[in-house]
Amino acid sequence: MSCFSEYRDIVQEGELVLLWVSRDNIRPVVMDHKETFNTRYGSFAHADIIGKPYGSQIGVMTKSSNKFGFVHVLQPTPELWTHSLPHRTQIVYTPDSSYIMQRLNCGPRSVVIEAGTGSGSFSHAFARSVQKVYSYEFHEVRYQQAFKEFEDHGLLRENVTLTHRDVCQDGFTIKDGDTTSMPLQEREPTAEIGATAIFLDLPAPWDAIPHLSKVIAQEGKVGLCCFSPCIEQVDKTLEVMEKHGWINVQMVEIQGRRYESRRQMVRTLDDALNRLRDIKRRKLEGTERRQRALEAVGPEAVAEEMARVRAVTEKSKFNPFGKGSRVKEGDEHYTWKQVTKVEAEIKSHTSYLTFAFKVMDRTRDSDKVDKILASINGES
Ligand SMILES: C[S@@+](CC[C@H](N)C(=O)[O-])C[C@H]1O[C@@H](n2cnc3c(N)ncnc32)[C@H](O)[C@@H]1O
Repeated sequence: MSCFSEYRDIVQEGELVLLWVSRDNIRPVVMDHKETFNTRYGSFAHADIIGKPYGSQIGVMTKSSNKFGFVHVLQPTPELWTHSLPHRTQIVYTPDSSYIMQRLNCGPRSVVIEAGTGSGSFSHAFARSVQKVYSYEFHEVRYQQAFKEFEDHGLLRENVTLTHRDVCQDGFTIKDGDTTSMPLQEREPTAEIGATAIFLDLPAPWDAIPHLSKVIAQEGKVGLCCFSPCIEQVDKTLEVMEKHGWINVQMVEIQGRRYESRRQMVRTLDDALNRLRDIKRRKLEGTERRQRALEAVGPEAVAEEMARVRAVTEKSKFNPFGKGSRVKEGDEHYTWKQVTKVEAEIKSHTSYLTFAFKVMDRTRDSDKVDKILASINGES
């Protein structure tokens, strides 16, 4: 089974794990008891990780600073892989891939065509969720790198077929003699694909679209999504989609943002005025007290008294504009309003997503329709 779909408890020798150093630094590492994983927070011997449950925090004492450094050991998932994979190309990030899969109705019975493979980010996400993925890449080195990676991750054994192909020129049909991971016996005479969903991340999807009718499912509704960074590409794609019978066309752009939601104390003008009055009063009281004490007991006793008063006022008096004792967010003695803060943009390619659908067999199966209507109306 693929290390991305099989649940594992304990880290074993030879397994691919993801070491979480920080949110922006997740590193794929294959466990080898002779190796060490070096970070600026310390050196982690693989031998100390092997045998630990996935999810464990692994700590080491750094020699120089005598402090503990930590990493977490995680089982690979497509989402974490997208964060940590070696980039060979631009990739599709999770905000896009999850949305696309949902729009294309991807599920355990879907058969997906994906071109090009690129860095395999989306291939891993598809592979976990669908029955079968046919992925195509025309760049030879990238094809070989993806082949090795998919093989190491168990994807080729499980449900991914990778083919070295220029899909714009030669389409998607897989034949004997092609450079592909598909076993020979499955290629004769030409492999039946029957795709129910297609994802094209190519510079010229309009050249690939005319080849699709040969490889899509003949029954049911087939979904297509083209991922293009420029609106001019979208325009050309739309023209070809229309010409080749793709309907229900919609263009979407994902703008991923992370929102932090929290409560903020409501501060009124009265608060500000009271604060100013308080400062003035305390200044006056302080001056008078210091004067009295100085006259009565001398400067040392004054300093002692001042320190005592400062401690009491700092701890007990709340200043809504800054210093003073801490107030817990939501404290019912104060008024709060809900606010959101937009954080820095999260990783998302922000290409245009053009969706379209096609139904090859449009004949109406009256019996089937009657049965569905009867079941909706509660008739037996
Ligand atoms: C942006 S990358 C795809 C990234 C991929 N979706 C991912 O998430 O990692 C585009 C890939 O398409 C490949 N490509 C471009 N034109 C192609 C064609 N006509 N046939 C097959 N692959 C092609 C490129 O070599 C490149 O690797």
